[in-house]
Amino acid sequence: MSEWIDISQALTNDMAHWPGDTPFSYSLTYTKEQTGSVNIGQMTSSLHTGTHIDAPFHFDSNGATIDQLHLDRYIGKAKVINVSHVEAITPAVLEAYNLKNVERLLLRTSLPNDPKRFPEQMPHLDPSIAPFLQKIGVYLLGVDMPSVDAPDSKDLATHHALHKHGVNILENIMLDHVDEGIYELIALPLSIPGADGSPVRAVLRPMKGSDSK
Ligand SMILES: N[C@@H](CC(=O)c1ccccc1NC=O)C(=O)O
Repeated sequence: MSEWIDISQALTNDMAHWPGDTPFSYSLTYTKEQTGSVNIGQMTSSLHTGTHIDAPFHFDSNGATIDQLHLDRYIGKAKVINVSHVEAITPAVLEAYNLKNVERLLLRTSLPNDPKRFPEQMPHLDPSIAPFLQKIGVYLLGVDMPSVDAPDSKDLATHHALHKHGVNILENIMLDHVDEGIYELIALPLSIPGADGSPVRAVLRPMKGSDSK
């Protein structure tokens, strides 16, 4: 049996977060010495810190919230492709890969995956990939970047285009240690009724019998 590969960022008090947003923090509220029986922790965080899923409500006030998303999108066969040779990801770039029967697509980009550093610049994901992905049957896009749009984007064009074309968004996965290939993916959101997103523990396991490409 192959081992599961963790592709999530560890949640640490010194991890990067969206500038101006709520950092992650964990602390012990009560120690075992205080309670006499148990240690009890608490955490505070933006839902967009670390590896997370965006719900459409994040960028569309009428959009679905995290509890309304279909769980089967986040569990199942996924393909990892390495697009680190380009700075702009377009349909023409994606056309070079065999994406037949791919429903969940994870992009390993040129961005170094460093959980401690919020990147100033990231590769560009062109909004035109959204209709392309829908046409070939992809309904989940995962990226190893904090966002599918540039940090200074005002219109969030790629978020909106993906949503319009039925493609769900998984962000800030770690893929520097993952080869191209076919995997089983599990990246389930927490059930937080009404929420705009959720941190996830995202893991991959190489699919048995796949020729990896
Ligand atoms: N769209 C980003 C997050 C984002 O834009 C954001 C996250 C936290 C605080 C502010 C944000 N954007 C603009 O102010 C994402 O895809 O998670």
